[in-house]
Amino acid sequence: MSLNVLLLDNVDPVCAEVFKERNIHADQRPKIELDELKKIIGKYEAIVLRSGTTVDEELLSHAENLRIIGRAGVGVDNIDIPAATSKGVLVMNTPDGNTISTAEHTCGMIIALARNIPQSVDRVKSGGWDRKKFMGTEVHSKTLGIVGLGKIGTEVALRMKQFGMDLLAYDPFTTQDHAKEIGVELVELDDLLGRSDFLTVHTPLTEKTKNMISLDVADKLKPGIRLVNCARGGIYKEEDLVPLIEKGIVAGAALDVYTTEPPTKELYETLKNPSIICTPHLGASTEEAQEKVAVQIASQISDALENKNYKGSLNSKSISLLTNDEVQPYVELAEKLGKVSGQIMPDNANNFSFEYTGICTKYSEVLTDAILKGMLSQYVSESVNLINARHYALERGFKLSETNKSDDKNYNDLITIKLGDSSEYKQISAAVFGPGDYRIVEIDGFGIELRLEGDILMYQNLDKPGMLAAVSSTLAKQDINIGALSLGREGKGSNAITAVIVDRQLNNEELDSIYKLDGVSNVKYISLS
Ligand SMILES: NC(=O)C1=CN([C@@H]2O[C@H](COP(=O)(O)OP(=O)(O)OC[C@H]3O[C@@H](n4cnc5c(N)ncnc54)[C@H](O)[C@@H]3O)[C@@H](O)[C@H]2O)C=CC1
Ligand SMILES: O=C(O)C(=O)COP(=O)(O)O
Repeated sequence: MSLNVLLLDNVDPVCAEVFKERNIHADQRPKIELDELKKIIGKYEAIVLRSGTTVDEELLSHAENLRIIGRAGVGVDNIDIPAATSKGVLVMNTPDGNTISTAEHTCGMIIALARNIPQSVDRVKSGGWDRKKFMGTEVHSKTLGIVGLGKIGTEVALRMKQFGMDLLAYDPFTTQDHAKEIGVELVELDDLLGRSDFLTVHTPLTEKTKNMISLDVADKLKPGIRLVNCARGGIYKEEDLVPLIEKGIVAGAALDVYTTEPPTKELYETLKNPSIICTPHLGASTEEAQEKVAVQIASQISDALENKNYKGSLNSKSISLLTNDEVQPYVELAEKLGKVSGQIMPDNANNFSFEYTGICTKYSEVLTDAILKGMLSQYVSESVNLINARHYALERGFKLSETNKSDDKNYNDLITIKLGDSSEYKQISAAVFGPGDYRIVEIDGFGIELRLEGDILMYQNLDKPGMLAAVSSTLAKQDINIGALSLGREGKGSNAITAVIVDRQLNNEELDSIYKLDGVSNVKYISLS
């Protein structure tokens, strides 16, 4: 089957070359109207984009074959990840391909802001001079406050240290050790705002970072502070920048990113302020960064489309574990057990517990996703995968609980699904016996051993002579061969569970013939073929 990828937003042409080497067809459409994109997106298994394309639920509704959205860059705020997840579409990015370029751009902006470079260039080019007007400030011995000491924040710190700046950072998710290693003092946000001559932000736009700098925090800012934003528009409240400058609190601002790109008319008015310098989202726009992110995303998408690995995936931890040899057999076991449970659970059941033992405790999250995928695969029309299984389950009101058990008396690594009290079969456990050999080992406390494969007939019966003969002769009369069987019982003459692997699928009439047998109850037919 040929795979098709659509490259949007001026993604570097090397992206198409990498796909070609991997025998994947890539169409490059740097400029495409939304209406046309909606018309053609259905043809593609993957799309690659930068910050110029917005992927929302509406666009996704046209993307019938889409499996992967690849961001050639870092920020994924232009992608509706929950909508992609519910559609089972993997979202991935290239977290470090443009780090250096963006850090360099930030450092350039800091110096340009300190020395009024863009404004003075404009003046000279328009035939002026004005040396006095463009008097600048040294950055040496000034304090640079960095909000977000991640990849870019760290590279900015290392570079500006060489300019002789004192460095402060605020990042609740980094460590003292990391800050110390790069010579940065880690402080609280208010402390940083009050001490910084320059402030640069390197975080995503989140509820916490939105409007981090606005008139509301004017009192906390060191007077004369200069602001730089090469991260995301909206971390500084755009409409408050000019008032902050006019009040003499902020000496200038350097912006590369905006809440709306390109900016709205009002925002363009703000940007005309002579103390504000601006670039059109150029942080990652270097030949080197674009080549790196293009090669990275093309390789990542190719690997993922070929199910080789899922590096860079953002919306599914589960899928990224799929190439881990240790977990793979248990994922298969979990999915098969989920399929069995989905076929024996009562209608409207919605309360499930999953119990993990041994190695399975390490991977409980992905195993629960795999169970849910198996359970739901026969009930939901949309294609369920590891990315969206949990979403569908929760949407359907499933109440899920996971427990990790330290050990089991019989099996080291076990998965148990509890289907609730209203179920005819309440609890079912399975284990891995060898490569491709997955077996049910216990049903409702009855020890049993049955390979999870093919077509399974399961029933409860009275433990008395002739029961198995009755079932097997009924099957034989209908030309149904038994491939394997397993019996479990409470004790002599009490209740028993029988599971039979039959050589072909059973139709309703054939199943009826088993229901009707005396002493046989709770008949279930499970298809794993
Ligand atoms: N202008 C441009 O062209 C580019 C912009 N970016 C943007 O730069 C930003 C940073 O990118 P990276 O350094 O690669 O990301 P990263 O994930 O390596 O670093 C982000 C850091 O922000 C910290 N953080 C998160 N919330 C915070 C909060 N409320 N307060 C303080 N710190 C917080 C995190 O702990 C992390 O250390 C992203 O928004 C990204 O989209 C990235 C590349 C190019
Ligand atoms: O990687 C990011 O987060 C960026 O902001 C870069 O955006 P771009 O790929 O240059 O449109």
